[in-house]
Amino acid sequence: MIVFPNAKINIGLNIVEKREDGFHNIETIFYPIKINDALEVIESEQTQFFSEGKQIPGNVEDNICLKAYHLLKHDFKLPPVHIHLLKNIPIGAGLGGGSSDGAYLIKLLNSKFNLQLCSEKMESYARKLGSDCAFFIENNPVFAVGKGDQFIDLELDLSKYFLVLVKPSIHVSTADAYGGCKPHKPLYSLQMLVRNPVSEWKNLIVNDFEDSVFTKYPEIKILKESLYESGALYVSMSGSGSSVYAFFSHQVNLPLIEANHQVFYNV
Ligand SMILES: C[C@@](CO)(OP(=O)(O)O)[C@H](O)COP(=O)(O)OP(=O)(O)OC[C@H]1O[C@@H](n2ccc(N)nc2=O)[C@H](O)[C@@H]1O
Ligand SMILES: Nc1ncnc2c1ncn2[C@@H]1O[C@H](COP(=O)(O)OP(=O)(O)O)[C@@H](O)[C@H]1O
Repeated sequence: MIVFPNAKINIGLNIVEKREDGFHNIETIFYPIKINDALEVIESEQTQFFSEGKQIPGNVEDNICLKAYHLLKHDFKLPPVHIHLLKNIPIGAGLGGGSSDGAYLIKLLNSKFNLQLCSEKMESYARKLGSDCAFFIENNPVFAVGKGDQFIDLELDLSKYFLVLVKPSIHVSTADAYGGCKPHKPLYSLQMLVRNPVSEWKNLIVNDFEDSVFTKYPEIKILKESLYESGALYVSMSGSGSSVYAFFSHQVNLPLIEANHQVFYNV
């Protein structure tokens, strides 16, 4: 069985307060995009993880795919499996690629071994793997609160815009990015602002990670400015960075940006 875990972008990201457990309460909109990995599970003699494509930092045993398998194996009688991952989603980019692999593995095991888990139950397993993992179970646009793991439904269809994703060759650690932020109550309601046309979002829908990440990596700020100069209606860093996305009203080609960064068109 093979599935295709997708990436997400964050539209707005307010870091509201630090919690007693060390995490932060946030408000953000998760929006799925069309950049995908491929993930396959085959029954085998012993459990092993293999990956190709982009190099994943860290030890194989720490891969979120193995963690997801062992999480379910603890509660269900699962046979040993080979897990194959073709890694295409940029890593450390604020695109949630690892979280998506974890969530899609839960969904795959649920279908393949007929575990009969409902979405809510799968979300509660996914929350144990990471804060933004649960979003990928239903994978619909949502307004997220708490650690980014509690959802309020949202009607949001941005398919009429041309969405471009740019990935600079910078890896930002999520834990470091949270460490550098100053939590504060948001000025405006993100849930209300997002109802306006995309052309009215500039300077109102903000990502609170930008201040500290742009100070450390000024080239990401320059990239954001150059996307506005190319005619984008709205540009933002996604999550804790380093990727930056831009909504255009029409199809574009960005050869100057492509010269320095990986560019994904029409995601
Ligand atoms: C920032 C966001 C925005 O969507 O995404 P990315 O940029 O990583 O894609 C998420 O909050 C990332 O969620 P996720 O990547 O699942 O984080 P986790 O593995 O749970 O936590 C990694 C580390 O980030 C910090 N953390 C994470 C979530 C949160 N609400 N508060 C935190 O302070 C903690 O220091 C934690 O040790
Ligand atoms: N399947 C996976 N794909 C990507 N990263 C993974 C995976 N499993 C574990 N990781 C670890 O998670 C870290 C964050 O990865 P990723 O989810 O791509 O970034 P982000 O949190 O910026 O969205 C990586 O640096 C890597 O050490």
